[in-house]
Amino acid sequence: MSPNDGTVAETGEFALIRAVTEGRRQPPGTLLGPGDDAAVVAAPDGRVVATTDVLVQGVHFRLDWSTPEHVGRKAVAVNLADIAAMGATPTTVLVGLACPPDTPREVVTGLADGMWAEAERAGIGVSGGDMVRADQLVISVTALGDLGDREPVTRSGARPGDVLAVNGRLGWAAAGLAVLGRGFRSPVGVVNAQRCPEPPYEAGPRAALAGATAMIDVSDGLLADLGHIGEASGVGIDVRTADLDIPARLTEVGAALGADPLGWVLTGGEDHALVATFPPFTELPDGWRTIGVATMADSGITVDGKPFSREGGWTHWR
Ligand SMILES: Nc1ncnc2c1ncn2[C@@H]1O[C@H](COP(=O)(O)OP(=O)(O)OP(=O)(O)O)[C@@H](O)[C@H]1O
Ligand SMILES: Cc1ncc(C[n+]2csc(CCOP(=O)(O)O)c2C)c(N)n1
Ligand SMILES: [Mg+2]
Ligand SMILES: [Mg+2]
Ligand SMILES: [Mg+2]
Repeated sequence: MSPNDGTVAETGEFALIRAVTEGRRQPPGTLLGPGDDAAVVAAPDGRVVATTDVLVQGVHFRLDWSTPEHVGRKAVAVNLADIAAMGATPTTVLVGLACPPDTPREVVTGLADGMWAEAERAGIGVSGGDMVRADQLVISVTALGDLGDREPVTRSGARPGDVLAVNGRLGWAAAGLAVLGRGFRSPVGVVNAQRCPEPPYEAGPRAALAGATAMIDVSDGLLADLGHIGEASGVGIDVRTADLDIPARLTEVGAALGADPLGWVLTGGEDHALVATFPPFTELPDGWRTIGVATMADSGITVDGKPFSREGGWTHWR
């Protein structure tokens, strides 16, 4: 089969990204990327961190599950989490919006209200965008950020023996997805976590200052996203379940739905927690919890020393 044969579903999301990125020259002025949570590009008077994520109605959100304000907040939050995962602080966002002609105008103004609310939580605003007609609602946000005098924390700097730590929630959005998917609207804690994440933006730059060797935000699932650090860094990573305290709320929701809350914590996406590796004996900054260790490359991503037998997280076109 030539590289262009088959469909995107047959290729898979990450092989498809490789197919469009590998073997090309690094663009002029690009200092880092593609391949990480965000690119770093040169500006005449410094560096800019830049990232884009797209949200599609029916794939990333449903307007019978979430208000337009929730969706607007989520669209900005998922991008600001990528800025934080580089150790950067956000400077602004730009918004591409595609919608069908019969979209109520309140949907669009509600999206904008949500985007502004989330941007303002991070001390920034929306400085531009674009609007076009489409068959379904599609939201593309580009976020820019600043590193100050810090170096970016990439996916590739983890070393065997580094401590693995997390800051933010794991499994909440996945529990909320399970609840909404079965037609329920409560408990509101997990449902709201699915409607809109609350990434710990400030934890990214703090981790960078504390010497984090690699970092990523958990968009697809903890194990899947650790796979990107493992691959980029050439290390294995072992997650210790004894260190993952499962919140009582997730245990309750799991019991009610007949689902395993540990599965949500290990493979659930969309909470946009930050996970990072730190050199051994680092004093972790506030809010960071140790959950595992980086190991030798050939051990891969393991849970309590054993390979995980299921999918580690979400991939598109599965
Ligand atoms: N169409 C594309 N062209 C060039 N680079 C791309 C393309 N799509 C993705 N990438 C790059 O591939 C890398 C991985 O992208 P991916 O979207 O998985 O990361 P992410 O945004 O951190 O995760 P998520 O989208 O799950 O939140 C990023 O550096 C991204 O810029
Ligand atoms: C209606 C609806 N169905 C399913 C999901 C679950 N979901 C969609 S995208 C994604 C991973 C992150 O996306 P990306 O990789 O594009 O950042 C997950 C877990 C949802 N949020 N809404
Ligand atoms: Mg990311
Ligand atoms: Mg992305
Ligand atoms: Mg993804």
